Amino acid sequence: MGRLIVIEGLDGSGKRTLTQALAARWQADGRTVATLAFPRYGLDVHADLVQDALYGRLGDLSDSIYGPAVLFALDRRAAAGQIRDLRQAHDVLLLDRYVTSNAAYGSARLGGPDRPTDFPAWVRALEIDRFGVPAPDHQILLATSVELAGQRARNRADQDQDRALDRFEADDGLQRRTAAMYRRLAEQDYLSPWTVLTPDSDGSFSLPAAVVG
Ligand SMILES: Cc1cn([C@H]2C[C@H](O)[C@@H](COP(=O)(O)O)O2)c(=O)[nH]c1=O
Repeated sequence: MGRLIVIEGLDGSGKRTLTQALAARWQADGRTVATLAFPRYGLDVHADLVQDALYGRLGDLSDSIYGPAVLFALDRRAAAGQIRDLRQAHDVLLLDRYVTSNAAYGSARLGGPDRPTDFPAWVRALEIDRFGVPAPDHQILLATSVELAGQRARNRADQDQDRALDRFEADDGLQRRTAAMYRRLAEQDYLSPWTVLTPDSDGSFSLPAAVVG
């Protein structure tokens, strides 16, 4: 069964670029790689509903913390069979966002690491234990600065109206608490061992042996 590797981080942290670089590196080594990104907009009704909520089209749902988290979780529940199949057929399955996104953003909305809650444990119980979503083997946190990630997300929003900032992205305080929450979850080995990557001065990432394998 192939390794399930997850890339996590803020919007604009470089997840998509690193996904492509890692996939190319493994393929050059002769390994087969599949990739998936969450939320699966356009593919899963729960993902589309949560997008509606994040752009203010579902009334007071976006005021809730648990409501959107349940929708994100249902998107992964619906993908669990596909994840198992892709792991059977490939050496590596690389995911752009996964269960820890839910734990990090929800906890940040509840106040971040300064106000610890059982939200990460609730996410784990819902997604892994109750929904049977496969646990990752390894997670990578892209610890790009909040300023640089925010700048990239704003540049994308200016260039492409389909990538306008959602409610989470438009909230600088939330982004800051989410970054801190990600670090805390990585320190705690939430769901798996973690590798925390900080970008080089040009914004790119070197690929350490723990990740490349
Ligand atoms: C996948 C996922 C994303 N999110 C957040 C991260 C982003 O701010 C927002 C939408 O994700 P995206 O910007 O990667 O499309 O939702 C969660 O809160 N929980 C999740 O499970």
